[in-house]
Amino acid sequence: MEQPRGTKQKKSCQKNVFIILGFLFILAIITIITVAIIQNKPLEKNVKYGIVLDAGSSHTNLYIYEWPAEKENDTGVVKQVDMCKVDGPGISSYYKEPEKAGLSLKKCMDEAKGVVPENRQRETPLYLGATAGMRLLSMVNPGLSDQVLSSVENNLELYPFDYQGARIITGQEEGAYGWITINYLLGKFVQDESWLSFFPGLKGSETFGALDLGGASTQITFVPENDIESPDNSLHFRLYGRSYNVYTHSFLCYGKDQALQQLFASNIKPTDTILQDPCFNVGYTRNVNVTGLYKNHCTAAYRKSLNVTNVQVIGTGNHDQCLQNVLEIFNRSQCTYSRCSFNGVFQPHLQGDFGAFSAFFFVMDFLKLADIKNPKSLEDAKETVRKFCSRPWQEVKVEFPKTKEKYLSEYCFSGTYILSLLEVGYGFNSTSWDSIRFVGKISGSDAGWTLGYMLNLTNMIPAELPPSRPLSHEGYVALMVVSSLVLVAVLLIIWLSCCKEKCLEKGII
Ligand SMILES: O=c1[nH]cnc2c1ncn2[C@@H]1O[C@H](COP(=O)(O)OP(=O)(O)O)[C@@H](O)[C@H]1O
Ligand SMILES: [Ca+2]
Repeated sequence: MEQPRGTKQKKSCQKNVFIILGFLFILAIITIITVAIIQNKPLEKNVKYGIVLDAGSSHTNLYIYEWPAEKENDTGVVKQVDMCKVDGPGISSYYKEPEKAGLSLKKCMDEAKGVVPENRQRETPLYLGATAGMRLLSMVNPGLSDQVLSSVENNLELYPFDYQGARIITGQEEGAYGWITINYLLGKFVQDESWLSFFPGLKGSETFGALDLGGASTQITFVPENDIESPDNSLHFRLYGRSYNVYTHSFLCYGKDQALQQLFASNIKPTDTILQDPCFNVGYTRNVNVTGLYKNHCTAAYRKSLNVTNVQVIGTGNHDQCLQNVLEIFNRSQCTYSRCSFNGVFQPHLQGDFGAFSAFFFVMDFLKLADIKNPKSLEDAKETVRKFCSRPWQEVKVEFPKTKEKYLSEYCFSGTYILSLLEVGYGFNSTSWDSIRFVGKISGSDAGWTLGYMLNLTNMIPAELPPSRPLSHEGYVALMVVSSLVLVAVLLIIWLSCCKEKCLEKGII
């Protein structure tokens, strides 16, 4: 039977209403999803860079770091992307021709221009920190150390980076920034330990102490259990919502090169042109120009008038004798505190684990004593150094033809010095020895003071924990979408059930 014309019109009208409603419904969902995604899309990946030059006593290294801009205040996000070794000696060695100090940095600075994208260079901070070599030069001749720094400054300013200055950092800073670096890289600042307060007996994950051995100074830094008796050795940090009382000391003249200078200065006889030295392998000889030996601040205590200008050092490879000589440079006789390391310097009881880096690592790595998977006892380490010292120089040279002669010839001394510094100087024993990890890199970044220095100067370590977002971006979008769908579905159901009766009444359905 044919339907009346009015009924047909109503049905087509009803169909159109549903099509429009369906269309609007889909449009609403698409709009909600799109708005949620666009509105909350994380900012485009914005990488920031920072450059630090470590002007050490023996050489200069340039480090380039990068990090995602939007995660600046998170911990563990800064990564070392490049390291460039400057050719030649440390900047303090250019005191006779200071203009060459700045020029020496050119190769690495040019390399940095190639690593940091051009559009980021203007905003990339560039720092230079000089350590113990320049500290010594500034003590002996401040005018010359200023000239060296100006030469460096003039050259660094030529580059398109955001130059932030070149300065001599203090031994305290060197220790502190080394400690910050390794604990940042080890992720020691991240733990949210609020739950630990419910268990007063339990301690949170402790920070690592830092042991840094350079050529002219050495630093020890750690969080002790007891009070720090001397204010000079005490630092207070508030990092990511936690407070740290840190002990630090930098021993100027106790880096391994200056320690060796001290030995030479103390053992050379005024009229002898030969020095039989037990800290070098048998068969090794070296000529040492001794005219300037006693001008150095580190050797002043051994000053004597010499009748010779050159001394030939002849290795005798006697570890026991070498150890005896080395121990003489640690003065353990006077201490005005409850306890001391050496030279009357206060040191609290050693506490926790330690990361030992820079020359500690280079030397122990060479002697195969730095393998974390195969840790060696203090006794094993002593035996290894003793054996190395007793080997003839010719044999050593043949076995390690690629190793720089300067380093190779000094591994007997350096190994003996490191063990003495750690055991007799700082007081590590057979038990606490196991708490020392000799580390070169941590998560791809070199262990050293430079990263901590940059983190501090760029204000990248907040004192308080940044308020954490309850949801990740993805979680937030998913929640938004699901809630919107539920909302639309509920509205639709309500509308349909309300509308059904009216529509029935009006004969729309
Ligand atoms: O491959 C290596 N083997 C042994 N020693 C090394 C090696 N590379 C660097 N060194 C030593 O590490 C030390 C680095 O000291 P640096 O130049 O940082 O002095 P500083 O920190 O006292 O100013 C120097 O004694 C240098 O000879
Ligand atoms: Ca150093």
